[in-house]
Amino acid sequence: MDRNTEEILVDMDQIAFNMLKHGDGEIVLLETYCNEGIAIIEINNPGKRNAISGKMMSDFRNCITKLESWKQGKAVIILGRGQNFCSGGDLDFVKNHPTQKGGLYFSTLMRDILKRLEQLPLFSVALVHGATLGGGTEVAVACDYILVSEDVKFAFVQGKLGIITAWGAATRLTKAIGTKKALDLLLTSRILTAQECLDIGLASGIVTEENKLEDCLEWTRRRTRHSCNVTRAFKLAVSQSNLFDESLRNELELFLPLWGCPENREALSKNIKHVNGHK
Ligand SMILES: CC[C@@H](C(=O)O)C(=O)SCCNC(=O)CCNC(=O)[C@H](O)C(C)(C)COP(=O)(O)OP(=O)(O)OC[C@H]1O[C@@H](n2cnc3c(N)ncnc32)[C@H](O)[C@@H]1OP(=O)(O)O
Repeated sequence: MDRNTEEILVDMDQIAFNMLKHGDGEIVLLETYCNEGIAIIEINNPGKRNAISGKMMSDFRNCITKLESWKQGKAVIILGRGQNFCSGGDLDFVKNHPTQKGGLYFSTLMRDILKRLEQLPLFSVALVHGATLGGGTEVAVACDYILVSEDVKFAFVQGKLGIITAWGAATRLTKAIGTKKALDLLLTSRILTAQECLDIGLASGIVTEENKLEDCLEWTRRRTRHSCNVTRAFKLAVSQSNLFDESLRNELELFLPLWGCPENREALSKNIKHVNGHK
């Protein structure tokens, strides 16, 4: 990160606190399966197809903090309440924060949250379903695994909004599926079906729309059979073998000049619906 960017970064606690007043919705940690070593993070903002508001970023951070101190945990599943996983960052928030400083605060917080998610000794599974767009894809690719429901519509729509990925997805996607395929998805913003997610190597499996959570739990249980210590040590050994901080920093530097630029503002003013009516 260059010195200019570093200078305007403030304390992460302070950013999270400031975000609390922006928007509704919630991200909660469900403890239903904690006796099996499996926690669930649920994204819930029904009026906006589970878009992530500033307040929800703060909630998300609290969930990660709790998981960091959960010594019996083996896995965490992230899903959306209702039909959709997540339609991305809350566009109302985005439109009200067009300055680079606004973009930096918001993306720095999410980047920190997703980095901490990756660094957990628990392995993570994104159970993606329905609309999974923009920031929703960013959350998904930060997880160790992605399981897709039959009804998923998965797209990196950032380019259509005149920006690039804000929370580290270009770096993570490239690591997951390779340069050519990653670039293709980012440059076209095309909407992937469940089968396409699997074929391209993004998803590790397809679950049924009706029983997605049960299917996902079964899949996760097959990977939580070792002891807690072994599961956690494997997760840490694998995740620590890939240090790519420099690339993540570079991605942020490339993103910032685009935030709030004329093309971004014009795209935001059009209220684009990505799934229906995209040419
Ligand atoms: C800034 C971070 C950046 C990143 O890093 O990636 C982003 O995430 S930018 C956000 C990217 N996401 C979008 O651009 C989503 C745009 N919305 C759509 O494509 C569609 O709404 C949908 C998500 C495919 C859902 O379509 P449909 O089921 O037909 O419902 P509606 O279109 O009628 O939506 C219902 C309601 O929800 C509001 N909505 C949807 N997504 C968002 C969002 N991301 N932020 C804020 N609000 C959102 C939508 O405007 C409707 O509101 P009302 O009209 O008031 O009912």
